[in-house]
This record gives sequence, C-alpha cells and structure tokens, in this order.
Amino acid sequence: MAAITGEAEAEAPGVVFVHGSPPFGLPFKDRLLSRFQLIHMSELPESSHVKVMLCMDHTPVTSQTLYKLPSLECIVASSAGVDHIDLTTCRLRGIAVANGSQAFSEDVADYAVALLMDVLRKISAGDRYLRSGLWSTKGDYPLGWKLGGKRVGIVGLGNIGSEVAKRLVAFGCAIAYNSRKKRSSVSFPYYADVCDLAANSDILVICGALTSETHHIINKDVMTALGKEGVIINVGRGSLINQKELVQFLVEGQIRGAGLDVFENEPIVPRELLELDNVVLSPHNAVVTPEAFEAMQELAISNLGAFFSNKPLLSPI
Ligand SMILES: O=CC(=O)O
Repeated sequence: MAAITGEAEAEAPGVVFVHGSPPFGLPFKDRLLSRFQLIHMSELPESSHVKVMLCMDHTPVTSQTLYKLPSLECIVASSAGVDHIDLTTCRLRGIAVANGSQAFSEDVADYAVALLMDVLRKISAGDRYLRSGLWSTKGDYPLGWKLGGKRVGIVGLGNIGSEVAKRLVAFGCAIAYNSRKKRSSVSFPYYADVCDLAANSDILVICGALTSETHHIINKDVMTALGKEGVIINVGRGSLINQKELVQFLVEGQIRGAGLDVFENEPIVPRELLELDNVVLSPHNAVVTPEAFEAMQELAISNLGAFFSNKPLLSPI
C-alpha cells in the first residue's frame, strides 16, 4: 500500500507501504516514481499531509491505518473487491475510494463462465476419470448438462456481473439478477430478494462485493430455494456464502454442484469439498492474468492522475 501526496515536481511528494513484501513489480513502481513520490507507511512523518493512498492487493486498511493519515482524501485500490478497506470510516471521513474491477472484470467473467461450464459438463471430473485409467476399466463417464437455455441468477450486477451476463446471453441463457438497487440501464428481471432470484434460477453466479449486508447472502434458505438441480458459482468473496451450509448442501446432494474460486478462510478449503466430483475448486485465480494486471496498473495511475488534476476518479466505488 502506498500513500501519495502529489505530482512529482521540484519537491518530491510522499509514499507509504504497509505491505509485508514489495507490493508491485519494478516497471509499475518505476512508472509511479516518474510521477509521484512513494513513502513507506512506517516512514511517514508524524504530521503527514498525505492525501492519496495506493492500496495494492488485499492489504488491510483499518481504522488505525486511516487514523495515521488525517489528511487522506482518496484511496486507489488495485483490487476489484475492497472489503479489506474500512469503508465505514472512509464514508464518515469523506474519503473517496476507487477500485480495480474495471481492469479485471472481463477476466473474472470469463473464469466464472469457465467454472460454470466445467461444473455442468464435468470437464475436470472427466479429466480425473481418464487420467486414473477408469475409462478403459469402468466405461464412459456420466454425461453433463447443457448450458444454453438455463436460467442464471446473477448476484451483484456490477462490472463483473454485467460481463458475466453478456457472456451467458451469448450462450442462450436467461439472465435475472439481484443487486443493491434495480439498474435502469438493463432489462433483465430484477429480484430485490435473493431467495426469489434463486427460486427462479437454475444457476446462481455470485459476483457481488462483500459488505456487512452481503455477508452470507447465500445461505440455506437461498440454496433450498435454488433446489436440488441448482448450481452455484462464486467469483466474489468466500464469505458471501455461508460455507458451512454450502458444504452440507453439496455433501447431501441438496444442490447439483458448485464452482468456487473463493473461500471463507483462504487458503484453507473444507476437506469435504476435495472429495466431491461435482465441485470445481480454484485458488482465487479468476482475477489473475498478466493482461488484467497491466490494465490494473494503467487504471491505478489514471485514477491517481485524475485525483491530482481535480478530475473525477475513473472507477469510484
Ligand atoms: O479478488 C480479487 C480482487 O478483488 O481483485
């Protein structure tokens, strides 16, 4: 994480790192240093007037961190999710926050669709079956299900959810969604209640932000409403789902399957899930491509530039 005081001119502006390891690669750091001065958080002078923070990865920005930065006006986060930042304090102090989801949304959406396709068509499970020599001894692997024509409920229709919708429309799916608010710009059916969305969906794709309101938004009631043939894909945050209840529903066959890129207590994954062939597991990788990382750097620098030029942030949350 870095805090930035101003455009680098005659006098160098300040930077802060509270990151355990170097937070970003050399080319990005060089690009930042050509315009701004970076200071490690531990080197921040007592009476610092730092106005902007650059928060890399998921480094926590707690109320204590913010307390040390009394002049802070803006946080530019590299990540799509900003649940590691104390947004309540930011709101109270009027600190603007920008995130990186614009840079990552296409890649995350591709990954969500890949997980969904894998769960439905059993690609990873079939791969395991073939590699373990069972095809020749036990015969053909059971067939999966068609994606086209499925009713997909998207939970969180932000940048990522909208890209998921775009892709699944092309596959012939019927889209509906749940979000904090109905979006006037889209014609997909809106469900204010996530249980109602689940009752009218074959598949739920979880893309929303983790907040105190969305914590465990997917619970046993939602999964019961989704039904035995339902599939859940999560590329948001692990704690959007009550993981204990999800594991129970999967183990007992009360839903058909799940594709999970995120977990409640990463990198720990419930042991029961490792045994299940109807679950595709992924180590929080949806976001990571070199192309997306490049786009994130561009977006972060543009957000910082916008702040210092008194222009609107490019990706305010
Ligand atoms: O999970 C990844 C991100 O929030 O960027």
